[in-house]
Amino acid sequence: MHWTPEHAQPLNQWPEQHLDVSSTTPSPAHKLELPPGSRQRCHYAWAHDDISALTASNLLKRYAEKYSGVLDSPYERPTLGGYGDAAFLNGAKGDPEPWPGPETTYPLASLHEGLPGTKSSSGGGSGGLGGSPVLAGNLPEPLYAGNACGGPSSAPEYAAGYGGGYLAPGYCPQTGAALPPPPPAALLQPPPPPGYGPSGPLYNYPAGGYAAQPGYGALAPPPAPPPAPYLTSGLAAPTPLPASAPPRPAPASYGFQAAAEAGVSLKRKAADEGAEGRYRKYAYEPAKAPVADGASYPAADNGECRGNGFRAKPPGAAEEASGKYGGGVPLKVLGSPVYGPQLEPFEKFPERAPAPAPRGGFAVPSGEPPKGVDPGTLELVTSKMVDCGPPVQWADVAGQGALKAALEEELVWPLLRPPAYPGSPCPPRTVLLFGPRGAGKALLGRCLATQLGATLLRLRGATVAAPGAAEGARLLQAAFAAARCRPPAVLLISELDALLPARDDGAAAAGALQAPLLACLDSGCGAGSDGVLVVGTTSRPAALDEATRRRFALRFYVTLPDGPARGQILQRALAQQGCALSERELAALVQGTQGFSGGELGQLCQQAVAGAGLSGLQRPLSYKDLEAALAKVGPRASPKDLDSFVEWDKMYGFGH
Ligand SMILES: Nc1ncnc2c1ncn2[C@@H]1O[C@H](COP(=O)(O)OP(=O)(O)OP(=O)(O)O)[C@@H](O)[C@H]1O
Ligand SMILES: [Mg+2]
Repeated sequence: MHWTPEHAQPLNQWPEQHLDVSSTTPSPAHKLELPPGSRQRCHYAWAHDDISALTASNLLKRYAEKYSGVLDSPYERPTLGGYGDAAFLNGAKGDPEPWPGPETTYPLASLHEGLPGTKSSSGGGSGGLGGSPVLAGNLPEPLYAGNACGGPSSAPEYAAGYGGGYLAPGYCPQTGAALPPPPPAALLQPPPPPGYGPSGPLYNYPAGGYAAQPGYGALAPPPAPPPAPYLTSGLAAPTPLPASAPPRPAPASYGFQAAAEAGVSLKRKAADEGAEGRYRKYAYEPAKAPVADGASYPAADNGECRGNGFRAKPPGAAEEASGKYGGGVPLKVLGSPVYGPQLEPFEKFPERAPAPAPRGGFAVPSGEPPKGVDPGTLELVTSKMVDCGPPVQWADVAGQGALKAALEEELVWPLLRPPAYPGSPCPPRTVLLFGPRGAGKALLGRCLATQLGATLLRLRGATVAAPGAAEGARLLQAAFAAARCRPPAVLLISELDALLPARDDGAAAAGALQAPLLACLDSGCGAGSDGVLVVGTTSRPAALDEATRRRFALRFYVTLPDGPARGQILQRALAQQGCALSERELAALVQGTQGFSGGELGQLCQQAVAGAGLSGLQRPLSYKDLEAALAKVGPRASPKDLDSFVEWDKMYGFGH
């Protein structure tokens, strides 16, 4: 605001003219019109109005002369808001006391007292809240105690030296010299515990800093010891080492370096393991200990056999107390995890440790051939059916993450866990894997056997059914008996539907095998069949009647591999052929093999190899060969077939 002619009016008229305009509260005339009930509520509004006018009038009259010099000058006057609010704050709403009279006890401080170079006012001034910056330099003391503007330093949180630097020197000419002396340093900082004093040997820094550490280059010297004024009183300054003192021997290497490298490698390993890493937890136990008495069908392996017939201990684990099976002593659930695939091949008749002494017959096979089974057939079945292929880890099965997790949690863990209490419900002993041909059902069955450390016996439904009903029934019985003789065992019956009455081709012989199958499932997986897991696989789940279906406690859909899984299967298969595709070629191949099963992807690679061999040139497999093979090998499962799997899964499957 600048000077205008209206300022030439007498100052005693000035407040009426200006305050009337700014007042928003009722005038005394209005107040009479109000109903009596509302008077109390409006009391402060009227008081506010009266006091504002009277106080301002008196104050302005009182200080008119003082201000005249200022008003005459081209100085921008502070707004009234800079004065009034602090005074009005005292009349807080709800205060039952009548508003104080015009003789307010809040005198305004002179503007001149707040200007630089004037003497500081020690009296209480009206602290203009939100006022002009000039007034800010004249803040009341209680609000800014201890600042560099001369306030008392009694407030302990504002130690000496605080605040002064934040205020422009123009507002506060006083320097630190005007401040009260700071409290003794000993009060500000407690003495350190014994042994931690800066004069102790730990703080004897060499004067020139440490010598450069080998392998780390020239390190910046450590900061010099703090200067004496920072030290607590009574403590000696650190004693610099004499220049002739031998330098501190540099450590050969820091421990954390090796630890960091180890950490990095561990991290890398974990990253390499990737999502599949969690499926490498259980140790595969390829070597079976020999039987001392040389029995053809050694029964027990050793004390590792669990109450449920499956061992959970990794190879090399120390033998536990013998009372853990029959004595009710709970076992440690699982052995320590073993990371990384173990690629030892199966041995046909792996060696076994001497059979342990019988422990009450609980889950310990007798070692004798089962009664009622022809020993010759049993021998035949054992020699033909025992799968001696390499162990299959979870990571060897591409994709199928959810299914693998479900199998592990619902089948492997319960089988490996000891029974919670005698007579507790048995874990599932039968599982049906259904899905398109070549989707990896048999692969998963082998993987289950590996995870359980079990002997794998494989039986093909078509093979069993081929010789006829009678012979097929005998084979079935012998297979189950062989599995019972070699616990823990996984009996994998693929093409299960071949044993059941077919709907469309009407094979009567196969239908005749249903009853023996059901009988075997009941006896083989009943209460007396600890240590046998039956895995049935089928690509025609709809062919299973209800009786057969119910015999399988778990039923899981093995889907076709998705894109990433196809990529993995292809890469693995092509690597065996010495072929490495570029990323783009592999992506194109993955794209072009949509709907292929794992088995069909293998066929594709074989077809490509065959095509390349036909050309008569000794050259590595290329993308062109695979493209040519794609014209000959295609997916067998139609979208309709896939839909029927999904439907069956919805109705009878367990989902995952
Ligand atoms: N997810 C997979 N990861 C790696 N290999 C796979 C996968 N699925 C299938 N394969 C490979 O495909 C081939 C066929 O697999 P498998 O025999 O397990 O299929 P299947 O479902 O049992 O077929 P079928 O119904 O004809 O018996 C095997 O060589 C197997 O290694
Ligand atoms: Mg199969």
